[in-house]
Amino acid sequence: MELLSKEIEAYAEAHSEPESELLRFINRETHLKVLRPRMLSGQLQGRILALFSRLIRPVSILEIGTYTGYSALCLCEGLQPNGTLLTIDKNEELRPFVEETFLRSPFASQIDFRVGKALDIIPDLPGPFDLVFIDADKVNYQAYYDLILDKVRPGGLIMADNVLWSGKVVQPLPDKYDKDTVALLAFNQYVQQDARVQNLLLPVRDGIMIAQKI
Ligand SMILES: C[S@@+](CC[C@H](N)C(=O)[O-])C[C@H]1O[C@@H](n2cnc3c(N)ncnc32)[C@H](O)[C@@H]1O
Repeated sequence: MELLSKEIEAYAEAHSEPESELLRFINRETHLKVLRPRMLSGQLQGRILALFSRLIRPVSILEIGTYTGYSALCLCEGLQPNGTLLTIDKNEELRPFVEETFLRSPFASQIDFRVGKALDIIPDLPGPFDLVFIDADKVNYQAYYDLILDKVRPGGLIMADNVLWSGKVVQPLPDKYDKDTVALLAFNQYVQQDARVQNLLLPVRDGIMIAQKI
């Protein structure tokens, strides 16, 4: 299911802040050289992440799911001068590209890039976090949320990507067991019923769940 027509998306992109040269480079290189380039946030979502970050002015950001570093650099745009972004990805093969592009960015000294499984790394992170972006394996979204909520400061945000899953969350489940859709349905329901947060499901791109800790 297409959530936004190509024409509207192009119009919205044409009337939003353009990508920086480095973000355009990451976008292009990812599409040319990396598997599954659709995973990259892209211009519109990148601008949303940057805008939220600039509004919050975070000291500490956690990202789960670095991929080629696009969303990480967008999130960095709002960091305080003494702030840091810690970003985690399990894909060792992406490390050289990601490290090189982070070095080319103005935020190189503020980024802590860890390669490994998020469930192994998060329990040892002290927090507190002002902003968390969940964008890794869908089956673990709820586990990530539960692990980090106590480490998010009151008023801090958790943003989770792909919660509409190309519209599959409103379609009949296929006969074949679809663990990602099932996990996202459960996650959305879980956040919706969680009295510890105030939440908004933003139907932009593939859907972003935004939960603000009370
Ligand atoms: C959708 S991509 C992230 C896209 C990126 N945030 C962006 O917008 O440009 C998901 C990433 O999560 C990573 N990932 C999947 N499962 C993971 C896990 N258990 N721990 C850490 N990273 C994981 C994948 O290797 C992949 O690079």
